[in-house]
Amino acid sequence: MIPRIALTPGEPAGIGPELAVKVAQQGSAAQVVSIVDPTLLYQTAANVKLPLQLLPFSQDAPPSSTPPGSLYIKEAPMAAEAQPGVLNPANSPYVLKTLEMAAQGCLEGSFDALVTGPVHKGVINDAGIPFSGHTEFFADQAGVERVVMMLTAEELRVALVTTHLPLKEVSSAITENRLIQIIHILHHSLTKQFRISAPRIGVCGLNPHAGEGGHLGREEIEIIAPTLEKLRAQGIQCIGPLPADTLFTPPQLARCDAILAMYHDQGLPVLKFKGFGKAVNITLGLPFIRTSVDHGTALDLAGSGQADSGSLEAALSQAIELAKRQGA
Ligand SMILES: NC(=O)C1=CN([C@@H]2O[C@H](COP(=O)(O)OP(=O)(O)OC[C@H]3O[C@@H](n4cnc5c(N)ncnc54)[C@H](O)[C@@H]3O)[C@@H](O)[C@H]2O)C=CC1
Ligand SMILES: NCC(=O)COP(=O)(O)O
Repeated sequence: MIPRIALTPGEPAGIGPELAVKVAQQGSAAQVVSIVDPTLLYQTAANVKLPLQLLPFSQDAPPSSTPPGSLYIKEAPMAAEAQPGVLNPANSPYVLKTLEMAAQGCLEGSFDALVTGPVHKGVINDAGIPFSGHTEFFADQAGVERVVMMLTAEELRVALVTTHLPLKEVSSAITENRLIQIIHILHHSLTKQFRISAPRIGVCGLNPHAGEGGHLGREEIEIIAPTLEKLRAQGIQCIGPLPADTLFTPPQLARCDAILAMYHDQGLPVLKFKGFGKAVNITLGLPFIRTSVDHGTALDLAGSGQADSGSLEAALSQAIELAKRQGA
């Protein structure tokens, strides 16, 4: 099977286009189809002095591998020329259009998986379009109520109960219903996609010391612990809730297949400390495979040729592996 993978380079003023050109250099056993304005990729390739050939993509032709120095292309026109490092809200609809084309292509079965480069959430909002992240956007596109953001770095997997939420809204978002949905999705994905027969999920508390017996917050006593009891009764191995600073120690990590953090900055700093530059962000619970980079648009590096493509390479490899497993 030759998987057909959609690739969206993301924000045109960021490092995404450069990363796409760099990834193209190696070629791929998969058919990598970039959904992008071709002018952007050709200009980027010229700026970073790398060869690039964009090959026409036909959905009706059988998938073929991607030769070194090339990418297949599905064209989407930008509204304005992109300047590296300079955000332009005029291009935000273009960015979202590429994501929509990719998601719809996956939903229609034209692509076996989707790999995304970084978008700039702020400039999309500055353009007047409410947007909190790919994760939520693809859930909407797919009509799915709940998805899970999970990042992986080597053997460490960190999933999140809440994603792009202001900290003051996190506590009220930790509900029994949400925890059950998230842990079911995580458990299902670890079993089916990652082939772990009886996954052990380590669950962080929300508060310092997991609430210190109620003296530092009651979410653990009132919501998290009783919900984990219900899940255990269903046969799901949940460890915790434990204080996050205990769960992220080597002896605890060794007995967990994934850690569930309550919010973005409880889990992701640890993950990025472990594997920034080669970690992968995976959205679980979508009706298609979606992987992404572990970093943002790095506007400070755009146009410099210095961006590290390690995470995009890892995201592409992971998408291909998952697509092959699914197709096998
Ligand atoms: N997958 C996505 O679409 C993501 C998008 N973002 C968005 O990116 C924007 C900028 O976010 P920041 O917090 O500044 O994080 P950032 O990841 O863009 O940059 C943080 C630091 O890491 C460096 N860096 C990032 N990627 C690198 C790479 N591939 N090679 C070498 N150095 C790299 C940057 O130069 C900077 O010093 C925000 O709008 C944020 O929402 C952030 C994370 C993920
Ligand atoms: N920190 C991870 C991140 O913000 C990625 O979000 P998304 O755009 O993949 O939803």
